[in-house]
Amino acid sequence: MSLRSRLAQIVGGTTPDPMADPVKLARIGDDVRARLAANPSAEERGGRKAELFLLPGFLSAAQCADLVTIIETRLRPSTLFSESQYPSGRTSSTHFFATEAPETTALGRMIDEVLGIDRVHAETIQGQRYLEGEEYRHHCDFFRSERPHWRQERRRGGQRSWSAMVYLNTVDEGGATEFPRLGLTITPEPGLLVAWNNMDRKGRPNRNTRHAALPVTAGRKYVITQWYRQGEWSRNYR
Ligand SMILES: O=C(O)CCC(=O)C(=O)O
Ligand SMILES: [Fe+2]
Repeated sequence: MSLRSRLAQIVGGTTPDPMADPVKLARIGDDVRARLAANPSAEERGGRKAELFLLPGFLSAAQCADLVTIIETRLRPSTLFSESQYPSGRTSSTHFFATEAPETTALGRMIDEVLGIDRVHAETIQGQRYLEGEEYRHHCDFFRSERPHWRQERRRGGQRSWSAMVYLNTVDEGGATEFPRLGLTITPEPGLLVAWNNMDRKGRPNRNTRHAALPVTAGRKYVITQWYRQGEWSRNYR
């Protein structure tokens, strides 16, 4: 953010929450965008409205198969009871990867490396499984400060900056990730990484990143998801 808009913000009296700081978030956005733009395997697909990149073949078929096996070992419904006030529209099941397991640290390192973000900002890596009929309706990955969950999220790393997701299998039918405002529908393909900045160039939540996991209509879908925070991710928030 420019000095002028920073001053305008101060003069205008809107003090941003330091855990969703446009200055910091804009800097993270700039750094990651520059790194991905310089990566010859990364394809820019966000257009003018968002920063979104595809990296085909980020994981090998064997790596994807191993991750699917791990995801299958322990799953719980993705929707939590605490979401009853603001339903997420998510009907998949989630696996939380064991943070210290060698396969998790290796995977985490690979994703950090491609985005250029330090692991301290990374949430626990999750795996999602969608069975036939399951989906994640349109949503944004960033947090809204007016929602009750922000009080908790601001204490464990604050706003989300980039999202990274890797498809682990071919879905027989359905299960694409749709970004309606970007005119983009991504068909799952094993090993394909999608990364996008949830913030705009000014470090503000970018609603153009609204997206959905369309219902799987035949077969199953597996993905891993990695969200990064502005600050240090901590599960042991107070
Ligand atoms: O599974 C997908 O295609 C999208 C998942 C997603 O949007 C999320 O987990 O936040
Ligand atoms: Fe999402």
